[in-house]
Amino acid sequence: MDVVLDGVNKIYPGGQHAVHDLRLRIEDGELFVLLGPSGCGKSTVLRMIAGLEELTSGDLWLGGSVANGLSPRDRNVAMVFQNGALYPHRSVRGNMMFPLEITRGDPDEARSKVRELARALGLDSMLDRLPGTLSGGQRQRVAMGRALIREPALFLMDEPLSSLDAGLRAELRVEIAALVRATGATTVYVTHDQVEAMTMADRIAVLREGVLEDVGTPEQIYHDPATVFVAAFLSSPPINLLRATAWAVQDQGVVLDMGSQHLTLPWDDPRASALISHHGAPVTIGVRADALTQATSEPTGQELIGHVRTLEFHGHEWLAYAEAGIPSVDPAEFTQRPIQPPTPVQPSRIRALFGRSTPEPEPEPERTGHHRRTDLIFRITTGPRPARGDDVRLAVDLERLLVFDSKGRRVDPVAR
Ligand SMILES: Nc1ncnc2c1ncn2[C@@H]1O[C@H](COP(=O)(O)OP(=O)(O)OP(=O)(O)O)[C@@H](O)[C@H]1O
Repeated sequence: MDVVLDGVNKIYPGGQHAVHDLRLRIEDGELFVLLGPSGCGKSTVLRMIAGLEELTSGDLWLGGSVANGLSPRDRNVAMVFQNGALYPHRSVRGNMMFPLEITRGDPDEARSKVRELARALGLDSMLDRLPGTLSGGQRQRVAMGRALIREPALFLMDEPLSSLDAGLRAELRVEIAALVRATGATTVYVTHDQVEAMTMADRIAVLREGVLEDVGTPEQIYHDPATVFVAAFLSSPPINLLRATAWAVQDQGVVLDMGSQHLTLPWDDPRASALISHHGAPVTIGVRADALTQATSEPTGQELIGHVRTLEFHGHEWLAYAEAGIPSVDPAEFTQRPIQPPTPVQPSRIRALFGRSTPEPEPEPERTGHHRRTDLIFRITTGPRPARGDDVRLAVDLERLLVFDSKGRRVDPVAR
């Protein structure tokens, strides 16, 4: 069953605008993850799809028909919550059988279905046990079994693994993904855990403050994120977010001026042409730790210089933290809503840098953030390792440089 949310808003009675004009299409059979920090509106979206919460405006389509007014039981959906509540006095078998008893199907058929599903969930040896004697992970499997037994067309899961420890979560997420894919049911899975989202999803929608920031496959939203927030949210180690001003310079390209350091995007780079309209404006540069490598060859001018402050051993790699004197950007500064008031810019800056005149820049919006200077994080997997206190030259993989505008949106179009 496909699910379409068309301009959906949810305003709670207290006035909390939890979901803003959400437009999403979830394909039939897809494992679709709603990802975002606590309070971003994920559960609200899920509950509206389930019919547990009314839409304030907009339309919900299920399997090609408008379902706004449809009662939960007429939607052919099953839901699993964080603590899938089980009937404590019924065995595992009794719990899983329960939905079939309500529909009064053939008991023999029901029993064989329970056995089959219990095998798939690794519960076949515990069918006669009571929930109180099971581990948290086993209880969640039973809750899933109970939801899946009715063979719903749409399976909704709200942080089903969040109460489990890390090891069990990693194990169960693989099993859940395999199981729901095998059933062919469309699945909408809510989590705030980016690893869970990346490893399980066919596609991910990233929500923040009730606004859809981005939607795409895990690779798309990782390599080609639409906003600073998405780039930062999906990055481990944290992505380097550097504050710069873009200057279009005739014979060179677009210079990304970070104060004491700069990088240049040549004119044949598609991002350079997208940046012309940002001439003189603040931009945010996103560089992941693995897009920086210690340079050993002759300087190319496309490097950043840093002073190594700390090294961390992570088993398969080292992470180094280097002071580079570049103001960093906090992704929390950007929201996709309020408009920042403009303040004038000093054109003298470009003249000081390049000693030439250029077109008048557009007014620079006020920078709301503080001017933190944190370290550049870079990854070392092979080759010589710098020592603490060393000065390093870091070659920047310009292909992987992400450039965001003053509202935190990518300056170049994302491919979807
Ligand atoms: N019944 C309610 N009445 C009023 N406000 C609510 C209600 N339920 C949720 N909200 C508010 O709506 C916003 C979104 O909540 P929601 O539970 O959908 O977020 P979430 O992303 O699922 O968060 P979490 O991961 O913490 O569960 C929050 O600000 C929350 O306080």
